[in-house]
Amino acid sequence: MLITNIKILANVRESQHKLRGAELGELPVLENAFLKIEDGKISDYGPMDATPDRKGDLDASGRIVLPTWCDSHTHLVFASSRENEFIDKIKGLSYAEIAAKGGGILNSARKLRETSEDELFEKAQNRLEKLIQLGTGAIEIKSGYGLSLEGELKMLRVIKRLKNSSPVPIKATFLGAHALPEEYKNQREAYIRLLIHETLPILAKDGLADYIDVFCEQGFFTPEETLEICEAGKSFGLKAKIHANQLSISGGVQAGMSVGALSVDHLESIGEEEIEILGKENAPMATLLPSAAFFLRMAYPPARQLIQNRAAIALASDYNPGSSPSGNMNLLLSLACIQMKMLPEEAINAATLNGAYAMELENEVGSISRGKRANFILTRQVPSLAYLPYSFGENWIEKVFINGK
Ligand SMILES: N=CN[C@@H](CCC(=O)O)C(=O)O
Ligand SMILES: [Zn+2]
Repeated sequence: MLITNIKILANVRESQHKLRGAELGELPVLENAFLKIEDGKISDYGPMDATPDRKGDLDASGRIVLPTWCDSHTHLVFASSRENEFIDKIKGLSYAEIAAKGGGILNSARKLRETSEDELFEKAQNRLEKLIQLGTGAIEIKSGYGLSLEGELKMLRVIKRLKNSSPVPIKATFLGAHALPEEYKNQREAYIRLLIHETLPILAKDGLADYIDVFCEQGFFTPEETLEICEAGKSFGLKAKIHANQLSISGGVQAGMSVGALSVDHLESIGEEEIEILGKENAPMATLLPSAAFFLRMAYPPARQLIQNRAAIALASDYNPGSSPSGNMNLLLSLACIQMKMLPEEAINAATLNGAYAMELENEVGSISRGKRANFILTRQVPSLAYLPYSFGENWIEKVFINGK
C-alpha cells in the first residue's frame, strides 16, 4: 500500500534513542510526503517528489499521519465501573478516604472475584477494541484487582489471551502489591510472602508477566516493601514499573532508581530531590498520567520542571475504573498541553516513542521508521499538528491502521 500527498508525516526517524529533556521538543516531520507499507510493516517513506509512483492507493491530501499511541500504563482488565465512588468524590471524599472505607481497589477486587475469566476477557477485549479505534497501537496492562493467588493469575491469564487475540503488541505487568487485601488486613508480611514465594514462581513459570509493579504509597506499600517485591520480581526476570508518588512523597522514585526500574509512574507529588534523580542519564522513564490527576482533581506532575532537568517523559492513560475511567489518548494529549504546559511536539513524542521505550517496544512501534509495524493514525483534514491537542474532545481521527490494515 502506498499513501501519497500526506500533508505532514510526523515522528519520522531513521535512528532513535529515548528522549530526554529538550529532545522531547524535537519532533521530526516530513511535509508533502508518501508512506509505503509492505507485509504489515513500514517499508519506505519520503518526500512526494522522491516517489516513482505518484498515484498510490490512498490520497492523504490535507491530512496528517502519525504513529499510533503507545499507552504504557493501564489497568484495562477490570470487572465493572465504579461511578458510585465518582459521586462520593463529587460530594467531597478524597481518593484515600474512599479507599479507607473499603472502596477503591478493594471494591474492584471484590467484583473481580465474582466475575468469570471469560466475562473478564470479553469486557477487556471490548475496551481494547474501542481504544484501538481511538488510536492506541500498543498497550501495557496490569493485574492488581485479583489480590489473591488465584485472582492475580486469573487476571494475568486474561491478559495473555488478549496478547494472543489482539493485533497490537501488549505487555503484562504483575501488580499483586496494589493494595493489602481484606483477608490480610493485619498480616502484611504474610501477603508479601504470598506474592514473592507463591505467586511469582507460578506466573514466571507460565510466562504470564513481563514486568512487576508495586503501589508505593502511604497506606499501601512502603519503599522497603517495594524494593523487596521488585528485587524478587527481578530474580524472575521481571523489570519494575512502579506506581510512585501519586498521593504523597512516597519514596517510590528512590526505590525505582535503586532497583533499576524501567519506569516510575504518576509523580503527582514530587520535590526537588526526585526531580534531580529523574534527570540522571540512567534514571527510569518518568511516566505521567494526567487523566488521573484530572479525574481526582489533584495537582498535575511538574512536566516543565522535569523536562528542564533532563528527565525522559512518557504519557500514559492509567485507564482504570477508580482514577481514570478513560483510555482516550487523544484527550490525554490535550490535558498534557493545557494542564502541564507540554508543547504539542513534546506531548506527541512522550505518547509515542517514549511510551514505546517504557514498554521495551521501541523497535516495533513509536515512530515512523523502516521495518517497524505499520501502526499509524490518519487524521481528517486539519490545519496543523498543534490543532490535534488544541481541539480537545474533537474526533479528528479518520482511520487507524494496525499492521498496515
Ligand atoms: N493508584 C493506584 N492504582 C490506580 C488506581 C486503581 C483504582 O483506583 O482502582 C492508579 O494508578 O491510579
Ligand atoms: Zn495505575
